[in-house]
Amino acid sequence: MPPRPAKRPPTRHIEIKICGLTDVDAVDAAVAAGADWLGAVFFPPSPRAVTAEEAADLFDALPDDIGTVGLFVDPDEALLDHVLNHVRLDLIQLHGRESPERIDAIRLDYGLPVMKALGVSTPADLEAATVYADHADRLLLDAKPPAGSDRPGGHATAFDWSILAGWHSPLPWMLAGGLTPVTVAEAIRATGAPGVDVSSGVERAKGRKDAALIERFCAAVRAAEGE
Ligand SMILES: O=C(O)c1ccccc1N[C@@H]1O[C@H](COP(=O)(O)O)[C@@H](O)[C@H]1O
Repeated sequence: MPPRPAKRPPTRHIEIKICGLTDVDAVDAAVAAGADWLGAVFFPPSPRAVTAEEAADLFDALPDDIGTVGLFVDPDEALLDHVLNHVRLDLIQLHGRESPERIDAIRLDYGLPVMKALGVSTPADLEAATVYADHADRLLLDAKPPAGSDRPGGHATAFDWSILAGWHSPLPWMLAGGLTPVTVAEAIRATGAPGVDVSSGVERAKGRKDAALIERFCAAVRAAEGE
C-alpha cells in the first residue's frame, strides 16, 4: 500500500477574535472552537452592548490563554474606570475618533495595550496606520460604517481587500468587516491578515451569536493556516 501523504502542519497561527459576545453559550463555543480573543462591546447604542457586570460574568472563568478585549467608542474616564474596575481586560479596542494623544493617555492611565480601529474604504485611509504607529499597540482594519449610522462598526460589511495589496502594517493587525465562515479563508488569502475579527458573521440575529457559526468560522481560519 502506498504511504499515506503526510498531513501538512499549519505554517502559521492566525489570531481569531470573536467580538460582541453577550451570552455564556457563545463564550463557551468560542473557547471550544479555539478563538484567541473574546470581545465585549461597551457602547450602549450597539445591539451587542453589555454592562461591565455582564461582561465580568462572561469573562471571569476563561482559560489563561484566551485574551479579553473591551471595545469602546470615544470612551470617557468614567466608563473606562467603571469597566476596568469590574472586568479583567487584556486589550482595549478603540473604535471611535480617538486621537494618538488620547490613546497615549489611555495606555498610561490603565496600563493596557490598545488596538486602534481604522475605517478603510480607499488606499489613502491606510495612511492613518502610520499616524498611530507610535501610539497604539495593534491596528484593526474595518469597513467604514454606512452614512448616518449610530455606530462605527459591526455592520457586516466588508471593504475592498485589494486595497491592502503591497501594504505593510507598522503594527500587528487584524482584519475585520463583514467576515463570515464562508468568506474568511478568501479574506486571509487576499490580505495575508495575521488576525481576523468577526461579529455579525457568527450571529443568527443581530446581537445573538450562533455556536455552530462560531465553530465554522474558527475551523475555516484554522484550515486556511495550512495553505
Ligand atoms: O458590533 C458593534 O455593534 C460595534 C459597535 C461599535 C463599534 C464597533 C462594533 N463592532 C465591531 O466592528 C467590527 C466588524 O464587525 P462585523 O463582523 O462586520 O459585524 C468588529 O470589530 C466588531 O466587533
